[in-house]
Amino acid sequence: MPTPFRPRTLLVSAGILINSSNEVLLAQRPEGKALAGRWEFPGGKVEAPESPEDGLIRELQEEIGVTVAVEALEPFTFVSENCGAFHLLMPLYLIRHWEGTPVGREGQALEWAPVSTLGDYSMPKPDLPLIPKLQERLG
Ligand SMILES: Nc1nc2c([nH]c(=O)n2[C@H]2C[C@H](O)[C@@H](COP(=O)(O)OP(=O)(O)OP(=O)(O)O)O2)c(=O)[nH]1
Ligand SMILES: [Mg+2]
Repeated sequence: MPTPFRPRTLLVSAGILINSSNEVLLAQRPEGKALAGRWEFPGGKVEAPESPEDGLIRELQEEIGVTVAVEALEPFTFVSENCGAFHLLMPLYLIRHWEGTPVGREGQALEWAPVSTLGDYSMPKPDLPLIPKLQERLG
């Protein structure tokens, strides 16, 4: 019997920034990256020996130019999904406090979206279960 292919687990932390109008920040994945054009929550791969929180704080600074304190990261939920080449493990954090104004530092478009409109955005498949969860939490 051939051994079934077991992809490695990829740890990706993502942040759900929430503004005072209860909208969440979406970023459009830039051309040239996997899933280009899809709308996602900013974040990225955690690099050893970072904690998931340290990795997210670094990614938010790099991708959207905001400074977030570790105390401002509220664990929300996680995604665990086989994506073929890797198994995605993605903790997501709610963030209501940060310093700076989000800008797409890698050329990506950013949009503040009321949670009632999240279904209108083309998101990566692993993100789809997050939509009703966010609507329940913030709607
Ligand atoms: N940041 C983020 N990644 C997501 C989401 N949903 C989802 O399937 N992913 C996947 C897409 C990618 O395969 C992986 C994250 O990779 P990435 O390209 O953002 O990683 P990174 O920021 O470290 O970028 P790079 O240095 O590899 O260019 O997780 C999401 O909502 N946010
Ligand atoms: Mg990223």
